[in-house]
Amino acid sequence: MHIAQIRERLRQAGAAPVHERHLLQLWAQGPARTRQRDPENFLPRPLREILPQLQAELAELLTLRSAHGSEDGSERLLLALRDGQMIESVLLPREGLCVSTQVGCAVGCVFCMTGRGGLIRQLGSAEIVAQLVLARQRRSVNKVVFMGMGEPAHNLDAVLEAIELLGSSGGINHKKLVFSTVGDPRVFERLPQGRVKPALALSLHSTDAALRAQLLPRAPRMTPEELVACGEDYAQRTAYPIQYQWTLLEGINDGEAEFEGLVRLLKGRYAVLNLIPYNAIDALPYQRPSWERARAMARALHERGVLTKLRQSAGQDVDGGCGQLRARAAGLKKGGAVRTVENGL
Ligand SMILES: C[S@@+](CC[C@H](N)C(=O)[O-])C[C@H]1O[C@@H](n2cnc3c(N)ncnc32)[C@H](O)[C@@H]1O
Ligand code: SF4
Repeated sequence: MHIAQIRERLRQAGAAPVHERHLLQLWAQGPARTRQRDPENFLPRPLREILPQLQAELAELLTLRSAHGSEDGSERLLLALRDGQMIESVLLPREGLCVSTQVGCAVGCVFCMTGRGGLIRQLGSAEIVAQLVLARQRRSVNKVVFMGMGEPAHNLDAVLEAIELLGSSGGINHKKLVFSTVGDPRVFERLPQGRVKPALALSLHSTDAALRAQLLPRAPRMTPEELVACGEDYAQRTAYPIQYQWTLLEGINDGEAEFEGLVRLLKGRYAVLNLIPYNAIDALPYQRPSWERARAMARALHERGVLTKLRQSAGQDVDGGCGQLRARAAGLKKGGAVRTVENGL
């Protein structure tokens, strides 16, 4: 289901813009954060009559299958969609939420569990917002990162529709909506046009175009230089720094050549580089470098003029890693310890 379809049903039942705004806010933020209105005096009768059915349909968009709390305060949720497909959301420490945008993903990054099975289906914009609705029933949320299962650029209309709603009726500050992508020309064209302009995270992972193409086999063929040029342009336009995501893979993208490549590309940019040690996935041959090595790399980059953050691992005690809960539930993956990191990946 898409938000445009919800709006259409409301309008057909006589909703004026003020009614539409109120009802969407009630859905996205819940009654506790929405101004109390007496439906009898506020909503036209035909609208009141369709509401129970519509509300039931919205409530059925997602069902909580299981919740996996972690010592650090994050909580990973396995959610079933109406057709039985499953996705993951992660409640993050400090009122954050990581949402999925697709079931599966076509990009096929070699280190990502979600990418291993290809794209299964797109999420509707209402299914994206429903993840926030469900999360808010468990705790307060004031930041939403699009870093769960799926590539937002491959479901762009639905993701932008959800972002528009979250940044208006959903009550989330625009800079606390983080669109995470491998980079796609359509993203750089469409994001600046939106009324709600989210913060942007670009999953870079390598400054070497050939290596990046191996690691992210079906990402659009933008070179690292092109990505950084487009990222810088968006950062300047929105007056908000770009985040570059770098999943650290031992012996692959943690060496001297990448270090110099990062200095060359990112020094002096309006950007933050997030180094995120790889989360181990059973059956994949990759390793994360030692924490000491990762910290030394972050420090050295910082000294060379690249604002760098090493993301502290979190949720180590729960079954984590993007797409791994779903894979386990769907019987796609054998048991075994897995790890997760702070930003819900
Ligand atoms: C799951 S993706 C979703 C958003 C978008 N598709 C992207 O790639 O930016 C979010 C981030 O998770 C990272 N990621 C995926 N698998 C990972 C793993 N096993 N360990 C660490 N980071 C991982 C990706 O590199 C990406 O930066
Ligand atoms: S890291 Fe992102 S783009 Fe790559 S396969 Fe996973 S979800 Fe898709």
